[in-house]
Amino acid sequence: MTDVVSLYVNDGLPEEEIARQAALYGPLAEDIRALIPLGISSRADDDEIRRAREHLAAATEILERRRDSGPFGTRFNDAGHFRTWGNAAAGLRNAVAPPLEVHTDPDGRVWTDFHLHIGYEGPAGHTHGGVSALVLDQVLGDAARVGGSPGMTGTLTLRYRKPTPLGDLHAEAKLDRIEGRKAFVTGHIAGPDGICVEAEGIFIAPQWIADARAKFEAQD
Ligand SMILES: CCCCC/C=C\C/C=C\C/C=C\C/C=C\CCCC(=O)SCCNC(=O)CCNC(=O)[C@H](O)C(C)(C)COP(=O)(O)OP(=O)(O)OC[C@H]1O[C@@H](n2cnc3c(N)ncnc32)[C@H](O)[C@@H]1OP(=O)(O)O
Repeated sequence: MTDVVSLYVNDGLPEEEIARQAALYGPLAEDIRALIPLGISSRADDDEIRRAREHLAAATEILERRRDSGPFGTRFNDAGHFRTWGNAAAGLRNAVAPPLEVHTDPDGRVWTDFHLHIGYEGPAGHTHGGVSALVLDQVLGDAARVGGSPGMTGTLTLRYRKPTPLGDLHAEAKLDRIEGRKAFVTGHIAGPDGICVEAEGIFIAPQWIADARAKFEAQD
């Protein structure tokens, strides 16, 4: 067993409890996320910043009273409801995530319309190239999973065709083919003026997943 495997936990939460937690902690992440652009753009004066920091310190003191240790991991229940709430690109509880809400079409194409605030800046006024990679890693990985071949990113190749603006963007991906444990996926990010970044990815199912799948299929 690897550390990765031990972070897949069936915590048996009923659906109502999952919904309650989503409604409680999702808005907290939204509040924290909204602070990030303000940290960059606020023109508050010395006294206002001092007061704002006192309020934030008070909130921090409350939030750290009871907390889990370590990363969120992947949690699921008997109904097969998976939660990756700490995920850096899509996690419901992660203020760093844009967050991405990824949809699936009947033909297996996955897509997301998302918003990058000014905290994702790289070149002046534009999206950081590493943030584009974050988004495409997630969306292409989801396409591999939806296509029946979930895996770790082995290779992610990006072509930055033109600068990606900040603001409202679209990303999508589609499984091209599966070869053994490898899923080949393509996708892109588009802004209002068309495609900015093209991506190709190879997602590789770790041996433990391939073994689990073979065992499962042998039982059929
Ligand atoms: C209890 C329920 C569990 C359900 C679990 C379900 C899924 C879990 C898995 C993933 C989650 C799914 C979706 C994720 C969503 C979003 C995306 C975010 C993804 C990430 O953010 S993820 C972090 C970045 N990622 C890494 O941190 C990878 C580090 N790395 C490794 O963990 C290993 O390196 C690994 C596993 C990649 C390969 O290891 P390995 O030992 O299995 O590979 P091996 O040598 O056996 O090669 C087998 C065949 O792949 C070819 N090959 C090998 N390496 C290659 C490479 N890099 N590129 C292209 N081809 C490669 C060989 O050439 C051979 O090809 P051939 O069969 O044709 O000869």
